[in-house]
Amino acid sequence: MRIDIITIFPEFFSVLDVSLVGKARQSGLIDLRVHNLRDHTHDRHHTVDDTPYGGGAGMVMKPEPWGDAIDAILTDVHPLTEPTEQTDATDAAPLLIFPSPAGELFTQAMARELAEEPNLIFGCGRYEGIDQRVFDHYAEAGRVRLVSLGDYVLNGGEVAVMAMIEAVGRLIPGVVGNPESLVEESHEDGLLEYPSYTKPAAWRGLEVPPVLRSGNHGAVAAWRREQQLERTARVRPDLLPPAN
Ligand SMILES: N#Cc1c(N)n[nH]c1-c1ccc2c(Cl)cn(Cc3cccnc3)c2c1
Repeated sequence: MRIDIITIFPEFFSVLDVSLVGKARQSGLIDLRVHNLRDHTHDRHHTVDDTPYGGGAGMVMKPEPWGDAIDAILTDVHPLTEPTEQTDATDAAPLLIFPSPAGELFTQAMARELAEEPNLIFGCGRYEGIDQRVFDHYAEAGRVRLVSLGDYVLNGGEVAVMAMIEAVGRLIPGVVGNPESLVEESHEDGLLEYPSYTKPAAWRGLEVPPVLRSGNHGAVAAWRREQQLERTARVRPDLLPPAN
């Protein structure tokens, strides 16, 4: 998978040189490139924002630098070729993802969808947002998704993109050493995960639940399922499957 990130804070993503994503980059499983939006400006001050039409507080990100930056990536990902009978421009077009407070909620299901994409381009906006015409222009030619991490307010898209890249990257085959560990996770089966324990058997007067030391795998599985359902009902009843 190739991932391109456009941002005015490229240094923000230096952390992606380490940990699982860093190892995946070194092994070639993920080809991740970070682009400075200001490299696509042409004035002395590398201006990326301006005042909003219609008034209001704050500044809006200008469309021209975004257009130059995205076009440069699209050309690099797919040098000008005629769509073949196997694929047309839409099928092969990279998916453009823009974090936005107005976006669709990012979920594990969406992470699984994105992990199937060969090319992702993440656009990290700042200020009050990106000129709407950027989304409209590229939505005509390909696929654009505005995505939100949740119902709280961030100062820009970078934190959201970091989270999405981690959630998507770990689903790419080969990135996580033991793929089994991806199965029993919160939200993978729709429920929150069960509590985990390791040695010592007793710690500060707190014992590991005896069933986990019983060696009875069926009883352990049943206990873990019950813990998932109890925890989900208590903390996230919205995730519970509908009663049949
Ligand atoms: N994803 C997500 C997400 C989230 N969950 N909260 N805030 C954001 C988010 C994403 C993208 C931007 C861009 Cl571009 C500018 N801002 C600042 C802002 C804050 C409030 C209203 N308008 C703009 C962003 C906030």
